[in-house]
Amino acid sequence: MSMKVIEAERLTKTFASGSKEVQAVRGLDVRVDPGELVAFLGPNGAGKSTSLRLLATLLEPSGGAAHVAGHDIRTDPAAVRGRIGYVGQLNSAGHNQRVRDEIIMQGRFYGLAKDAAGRRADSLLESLELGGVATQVVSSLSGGQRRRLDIAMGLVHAPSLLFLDEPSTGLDPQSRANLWRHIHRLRDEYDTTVFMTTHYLDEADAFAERVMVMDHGRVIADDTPSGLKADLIGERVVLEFDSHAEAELALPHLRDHVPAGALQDLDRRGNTVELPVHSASRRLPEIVLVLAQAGVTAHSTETKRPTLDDVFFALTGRTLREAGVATTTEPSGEEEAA
Ligand SMILES: Nc1ncnc2c1ncn2[C@@H]1O[C@H](COP(=O)(O)OP(=O)(O)OP(=O)(O)O)[C@@H](O)[C@H]1O
Repeated sequence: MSMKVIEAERLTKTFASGSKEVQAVRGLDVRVDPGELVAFLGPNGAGKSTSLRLLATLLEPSGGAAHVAGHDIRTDPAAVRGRIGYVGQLNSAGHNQRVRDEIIMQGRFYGLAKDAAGRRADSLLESLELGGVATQVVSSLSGGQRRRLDIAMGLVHAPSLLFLDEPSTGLDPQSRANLWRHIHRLRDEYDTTVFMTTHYLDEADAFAERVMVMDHGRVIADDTPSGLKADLIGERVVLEFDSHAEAELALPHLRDHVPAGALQDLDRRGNTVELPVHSASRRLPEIVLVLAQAGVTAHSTETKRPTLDDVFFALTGRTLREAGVATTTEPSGEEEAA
């Protein structure tokens, strides 16, 4: 077994909030291999940022243990910090500095010699396609460029692990896709492990290789997006009939076409029957044929692939949209200095 970049066991964090206690993280178990690209997905207040800050040693855990980048977050936080990059929700660069100077200054802060800091800045500017704005002042950058600069700042000391807290919040869909492209590229180029939070379903679905879904301080699922969807929902064939009676007539003929155990899942709403089946589009013609042979006709057929929203619903009984996800574009939560 290879060495893990992150290995956390039953990590907890409880905040005192007035007379109440908020259990922000309730027993986090995570293992991440070198080079993995992991997205933490969940609604506002799920505990994503707090988890990230615990792992980045910006907050002290209330319980549990973790090794990050080979060091104990409790006993050796300074060693952890030297080996990780952390980009929070708020921009950290100074507004009146020039972009390249800002990265170099950050490099100097991490103890790089002037030449080395300059070389590192140039390499990051190129990787993140910021070369064209290297001499501009930070305040003149677009939102997407600004996020990329933040990421450059987080990578200046060549950390083996980069934490990004909602890097794409507030960006338009195209800039978000572009940012992800850069994140993938950085991982491939520098072999950096990337652990990030997001509350955008669609982007976690499209770009993350591993998604950990968090809700109420707990990880409730952990897999690839397609693995989550296949395990929890699977594909569906949807058949629509002219009447409820017709749908009832079809049911006995359909039972052989759903996986064993899914029988009770045969989902019927009014005139519509939904069948959980593997490879839905491949199975559809056969299902239509069976019905035709039995003299029942579906007037429309459709295959449905699940979304991560379906996954969240299957896990929690709430849609992520109901939980306040995916539609918000403004940064959420106040960043406190920890
Ligand atoms: N410093 C703090 N003091 C008290 N409560 C806090 C503090 N930081 C976070 N919390 C609470 O802990 C819970 C988890 O917050 P956290 O910021 O980790 O969630 P999140 O999943 O990152 O949400 P968001 O998407 O809004 O950033 C929330 O109920 C929040 O109000």
